[in-house]
Amino acid sequence: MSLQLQMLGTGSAFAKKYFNNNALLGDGSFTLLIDCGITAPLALHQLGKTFNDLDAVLITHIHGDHVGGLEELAFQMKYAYHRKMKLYIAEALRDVLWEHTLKGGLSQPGQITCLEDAFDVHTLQPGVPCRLSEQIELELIPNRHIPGKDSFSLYINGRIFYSADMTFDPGLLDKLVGERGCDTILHEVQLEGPGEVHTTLSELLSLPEPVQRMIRLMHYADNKDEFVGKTGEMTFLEQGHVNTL
Ligand SMILES: Nc1ccn([C@@H]2O[C@@H]3COP(=O)(O)O[C@H]3[C@H]2O)c(=O)n1
Ligand SMILES: [Zn+2]
Ligand SMILES: [Zn+2]
Repeated sequence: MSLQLQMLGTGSAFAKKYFNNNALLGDGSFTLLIDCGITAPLALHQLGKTFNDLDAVLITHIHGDHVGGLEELAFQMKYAYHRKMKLYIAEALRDVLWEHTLKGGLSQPGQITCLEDAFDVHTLQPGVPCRLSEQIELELIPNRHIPGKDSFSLYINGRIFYSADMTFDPGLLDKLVGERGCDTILHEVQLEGPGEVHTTLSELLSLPEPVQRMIRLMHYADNKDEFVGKTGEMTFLEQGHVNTL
């Protein structure tokens, strides 16, 4: 069974040529938005789609390039489409998302006073697979991104790893490929400089070639074209293209 992946954007948080690294994952009758950053409303519009075309949104962690478009999404759903969007979110991020990100803009006494007033909230527990649609099952995997802040990667249908933002974790990739049947890795990349809170290209180039062949790179900087041909066996995901996974 194949899925369709269309990146709304493939850029890093500071990219200007590319939209935020947000993705549409579809199975033909269900479409999930993975992360909804600052640029998501415009990126979606440029693909000729609206929020009403989506069935659900999932958040990996609390950074503007992953949650900055949620206020507009919630308002559009309420006032333009008159329904609530399903929101899949780790239990650990639920209160943080409301209290520290959305409450200021979304709250209206008597109308919107909590996250559930704005979204149809479904909390996820890491390590517990959740069926989102007939053909999409997804598990959160805690990762290391910003010390002291919760952040999650995704494992989809027992074979597709979506890193979201994370520092290099070769042990996790080795385990997923060696023990859990992973055949596709959608991985963020920081093309230059020390990783600090991201995974660098040079770190990914240290992986065995068979693993590199599974990797599609995303969340990259504006000078990505300078690195075409310098990514070993790995290839870049392109913004807007529909990929069959
Ligand atoms: N400790 C940190 C925290 C943040 N950052 C930068 O800010 C961006 C926030 O979104 P991101 O996509 O996680 O990438 C982060 C870094 O570029 C960083 O470089 N170091
Ligand atoms: Zn990011
Ligand atoms: Zn981040």
